[in-house]
Amino acid sequence: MSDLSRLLRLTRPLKGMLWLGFILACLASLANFGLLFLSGWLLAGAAAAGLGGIATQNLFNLFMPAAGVRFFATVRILARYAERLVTHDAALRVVSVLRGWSFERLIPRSPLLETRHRSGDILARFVGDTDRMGQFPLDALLPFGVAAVCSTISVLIMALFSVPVALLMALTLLLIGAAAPFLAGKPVDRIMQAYAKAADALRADSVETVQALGDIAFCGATERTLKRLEAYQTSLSAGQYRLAAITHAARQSVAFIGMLTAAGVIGLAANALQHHRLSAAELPMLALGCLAAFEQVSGLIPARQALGRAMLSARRVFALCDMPPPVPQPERTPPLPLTPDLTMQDVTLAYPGSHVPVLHGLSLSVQAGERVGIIGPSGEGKSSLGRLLMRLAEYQRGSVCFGGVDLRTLSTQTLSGRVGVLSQTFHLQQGSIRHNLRIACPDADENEMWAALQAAHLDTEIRAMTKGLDTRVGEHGVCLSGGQARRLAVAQIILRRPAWLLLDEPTEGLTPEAGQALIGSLLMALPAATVLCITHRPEPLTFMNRVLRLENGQLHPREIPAHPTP
Ligand SMILES: Nc1ncnc2c1ncn2[C@@H]1O[C@H](COP(=O)(O)OP(=O)(O)OP(=O)(O)O)[C@@H](O)[C@H]1O
Repeated sequence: MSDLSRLLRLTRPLKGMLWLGFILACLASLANFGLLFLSGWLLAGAAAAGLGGIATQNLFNLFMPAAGVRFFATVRILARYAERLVTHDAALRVVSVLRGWSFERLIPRSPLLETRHRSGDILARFVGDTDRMGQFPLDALLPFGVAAVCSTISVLIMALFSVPVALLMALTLLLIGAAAPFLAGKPVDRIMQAYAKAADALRADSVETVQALGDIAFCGATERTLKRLEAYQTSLSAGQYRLAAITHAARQSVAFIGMLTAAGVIGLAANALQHHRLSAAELPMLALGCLAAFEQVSGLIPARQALGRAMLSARRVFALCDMPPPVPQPERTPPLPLTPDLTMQDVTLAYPGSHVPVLHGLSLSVQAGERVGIIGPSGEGKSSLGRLLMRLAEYQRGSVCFGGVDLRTLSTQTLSGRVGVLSQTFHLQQGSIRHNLRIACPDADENEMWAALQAAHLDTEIRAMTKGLDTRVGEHGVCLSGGQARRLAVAQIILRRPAWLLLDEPTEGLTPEAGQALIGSLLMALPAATVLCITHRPEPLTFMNRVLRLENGQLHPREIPAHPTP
């Protein structure tokens, strides 16, 4: 299926609104034609009355065109206003459909996005490209449809008065409507591709520069970085200049052809007037009608460019969304028990492109309510085990059952409903503490939020902040201390009350005391949770019922000193 038909299919849910917008746009355009057409009649009548006085007044019917001009002027305003309301609303809805659609596809592909694409590039595709794709029915399709329908009707109306005039107009409208946009479109497509590439690089570099501003300054690389960004900007400006030059030249050529045609129409109409095939009022009608008909096709060059931009964006977004996911995600998943257990038998996991398996014949059984710790040297595959369980890495051999259900029949989304994950790379979003808690639990009320914060031992510190729950935290919690940010992540989990906890180096970066307190508060708040804790630090292990050691891709029991569990 071509990108265009795929994009059209995605806009199908908004078909009704888009058709309504199209009908209103046609109505506004035809009203504009009627307005100018009758204005010619009115002007001719008024001029004749002014020149000839009372005697000539009766030759022209001034009432009809005056009423018609008012009518069409009113229809034009109302139709244009309604069309803008409907089409802009439709465009926003199309953008949101496209973002939802692409977001759903990007989630299972997230491990690939992280390794193959720069975050600024993904951001550009997800925001800018989906925006351009959403605007495509309004900016690209609508002008072509309106031009085809309205200019045909306009030419037919002109033919009622003069066939030669209508033929001349049909010819030039075809030339301008069909040929010009495509002639002007091709070079623009090429420039646009190069422009998009440079814009991607600039965006990705800018995002990375802002994220690593401090490090760049410490390395003394500020000037080099600025020079690189400036070079991108220069190449973008050159592209913009070329685009503007081509667009301007094409639009002026169309306007010039339009004026020549209007002159031709006046010539033909004057000839018909001399031979009494037209009345004096009809000549300006045809001339102004010709100009109105050209207005209907004047938007085709920008529309063709919008089409090129939308197709380029669609190609880029579809390329991301069509990457085969590292782990296939089933659309329908069987129901899971409320407190699932886990059985892994003889499991082997190797990453794509690697012949050496990370996990090799690994077996593990975790009963509901158990707390199991997993330790092992760095790079041994502990985090890979967590990724495997969340369906972010695929195993090639063996069987894994979660709650008695084959793990391969479960999606990451279904699993995240049962499993709360706390890792060293936890994510907090730009926004308030309230916003971050609502991401975890959209229905949580204020009392529940404070209870979760209290359980995470964070409530006193947040109450001491002047804005309380509305205190803004940056991405990754940059406005909080490391420990506070981690405790906010714990409060998010507590709000969700998952049956399982997957902890991947949960105390990394904290002091032993802070780490111990963090795990203690989490397990105190969720005492019945089944826990799988991956760590190389001793503090979390004191809360585990048993500890296993991951070595050579397999798990081995390990003795731990007995400690009281909360
Ligand atoms: N997405 C990936 N693609 C290919 N190889 C990977 C990927 N993720 C991890 N690996 C490789 O798998 C091996 C195990 O990595 P993993 O992150 O599971 O180790 P770990 O035991 O958690 O290490 P650490 O304790 O240092 O976090 C490493 O050799 C790593 O290079």
